[in-house]
Amino acid sequence: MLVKEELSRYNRQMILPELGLEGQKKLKAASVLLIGAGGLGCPVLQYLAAAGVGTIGIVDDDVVELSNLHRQILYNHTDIGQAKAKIAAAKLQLLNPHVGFTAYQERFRADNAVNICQDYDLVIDCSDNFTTRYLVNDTCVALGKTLIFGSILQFEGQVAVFNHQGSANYRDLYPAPPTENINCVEGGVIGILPGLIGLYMANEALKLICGIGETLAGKLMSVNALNNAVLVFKIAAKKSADIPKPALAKTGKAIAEIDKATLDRWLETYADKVFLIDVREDYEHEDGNIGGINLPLYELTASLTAIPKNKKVVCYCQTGQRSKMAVQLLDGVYVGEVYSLREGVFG
Ligand SMILES: Nc1ncnc2c1ncn2[C@@H]1O[C@H](COP(=O)(O)OP(=O)(O)OP(=O)(O)O)[C@@H](O)[C@H]1O
Repeated sequence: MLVKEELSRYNRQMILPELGLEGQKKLKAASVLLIGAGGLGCPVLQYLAAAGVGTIGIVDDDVVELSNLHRQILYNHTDIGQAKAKIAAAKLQLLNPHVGFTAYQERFRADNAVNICQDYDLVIDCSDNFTTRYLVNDTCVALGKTLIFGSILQFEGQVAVFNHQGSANYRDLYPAPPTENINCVEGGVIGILPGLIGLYMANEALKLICGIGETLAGKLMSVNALNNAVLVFKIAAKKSADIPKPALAKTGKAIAEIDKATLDRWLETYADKVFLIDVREDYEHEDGNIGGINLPLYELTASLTAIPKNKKVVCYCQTGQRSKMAVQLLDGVYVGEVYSLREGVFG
């Protein structure tokens, strides 16, 4: 239900036949989670709040720095040193008092990812590092949430919509992180670029929520701000699209983790009581393989019969992120002890 003030506020977009009152109601009913209130996050937040998205969650554990202000124009000089999530929510509330904001002033990590994402319809990744991108993607795939992705560097940016009604996800496009992590701190970024890319992301969100137009589901758009080249590539959905989405219960339960020394001790003392599962993709299995079976994260809950009962199940992966999600996925559907190998096989 929109109040009179909202009808006036959104009038210029509501008179668009594609949107109308129905579209505006959909925007008000929608809940969107943003991870990262930095370069990309600021414009996405500003335009989604202004457009009347009813509920917006903002995750960021960082504070505003002087070197952010050339592109993170939601903030100003007096905000330096203040927590981005909190400041962003307060400023956006002034922009639109009809939106409900939740500020998560914390790092988005494997042990809070499910709980934070669970309550939102749509997730938008505005982070700046590969660990977070893979984690956001895996969480969205596990929870069956649509993900809007954006990334920027120097004069070039990318936008995509992942995991929407069976469309490709981030791992279908980039199966593994690059060996080198080039970012804006080392590579630089032109201040206007996150504005351009962030608004494409916000536009995808509006279209997805209102069910209008054509989205970037199954596609990757690349924009070059120096020569105005805009390219759109198709991305094929691989096996992850067919995997049933597990129902994850909201839980405040700590994830059981063990370190490598404990695992070695268990294997020495009672190897027959320990069952190892590599939850990485099959092409990763041989790299640091410590034994057991290979059941990629997305296939875990569909393969419960492959996991014996009455054993200590230890899930492992590259860094300990996916194995933590595996423990959460198995919670409630597998009856038995399940552990994650802290920091992964190379930890
Ligand atoms: N896992 C995460 N949890 C919460 N916030 C995150 C996470 N990963 C990245 N972010 C946030 O995403 C934002 C990314 O913004 P941006 O790319 O503009 O970089 P920045 O860290 O603000 O600036 P710079 O890289 O120039 O120091 C940052 O505010 C960062 O704190």
